[in-house]
Amino acid sequence: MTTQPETATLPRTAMIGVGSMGGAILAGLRSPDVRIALPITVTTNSAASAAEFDGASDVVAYAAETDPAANQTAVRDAELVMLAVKPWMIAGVAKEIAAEIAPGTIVVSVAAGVSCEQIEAELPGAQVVRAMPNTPSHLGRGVTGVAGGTSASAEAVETVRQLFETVGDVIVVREDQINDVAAVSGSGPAYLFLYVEEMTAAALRRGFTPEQARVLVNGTVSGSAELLVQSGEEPAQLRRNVTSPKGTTEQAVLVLQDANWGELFDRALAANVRRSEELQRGE
Ligand SMILES: NC(=O)C1=CN([C@@H]2O[C@H](COP(=O)(O)OP(=O)(O)OC[C@H]3O[C@@H](n4cnc5c(N)ncnc54)[C@H](O)[C@@H]3O)[C@@H](O)[C@H]2O)C=CC1
Ligand SMILES: O=C(O)[C@@H]1CCC=N1
Repeated sequence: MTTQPETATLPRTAMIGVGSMGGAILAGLRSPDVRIALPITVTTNSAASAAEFDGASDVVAYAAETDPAANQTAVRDAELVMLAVKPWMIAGVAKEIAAEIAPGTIVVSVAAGVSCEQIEAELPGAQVVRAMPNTPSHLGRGVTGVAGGTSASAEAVETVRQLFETVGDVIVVREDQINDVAAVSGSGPAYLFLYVEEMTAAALRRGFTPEQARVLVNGTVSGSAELLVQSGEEPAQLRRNVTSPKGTTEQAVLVLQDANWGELFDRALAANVRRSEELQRGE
């Protein structure tokens, strides 16, 4: 997690939707290291998830299913509003809150496949920014791409960058790169977890118990990721360090490379981007 510069205090923030992604970001914003104007106001759909914040001194939660004005109430007087509902709900939520959004309010959407222009059409006067985070944000180890729409000032983009720095690393990109950020890092944790699932299944097939397979596979993935971070070495070098000439790894790597991972990853990322484009067309 990156700590903010001494002077920066994040503005009064409202979050519409605190599920997998919004919840991860909220966890970062609630860290004691983060200076943010309080309270953070949030909405969830269900009263039960809003009730999880009962008694919190830093968060006030409203439930959309029991309070039809929940989203309007949450964004009232907020200087920054984060939209973290499903992509197909963004336009409806934007419409719903439009009357409460003062000119200049920063509205940041984390939704895949919803353009700044589409949100700006519902919220004239807002400064619209897109962000594409990922779920390791929950641990302060996220990666986020941030892109401002034409309505957003450089200061607004910088504020959003600082906000996402509370939950990990941030790169500022052009909006036309956001779908690619989603394909690489937004969805990226899922690809890695798929690897873990498949490797665990293969270990079970080789006779290990589920507990043994969990220790072997989870430990290998987390230890290797930490080695990548802490050693500062290139992944190819780290791979070579394991791959003794004429040894065992070499044989497995040859089999894996035979599956043409370059082409496979190109196809996977292209499918991801294609889905963002479909979402943008409302499909
Ligand atoms: N899950 C992920 O890894 C990532 C998700 N995103 C984006 O984040 C957005 C949210 O996705 P998830 O968090 O995965 O979904 P989710 O289903 O876990 O969370 C959605 C949240 O919206 C709330 N909600 C539903 N209807 C509402 C309403 N009418 N008013 C207020 N809140 C309402 C739900 O209670 C829940 O808190 C999506 O647009 C997705 O594209 C972006 C990057 C990564
Ligand atoms: O699967 C999705 O649509 C979202 C966007 C990036 C990660 N999860």
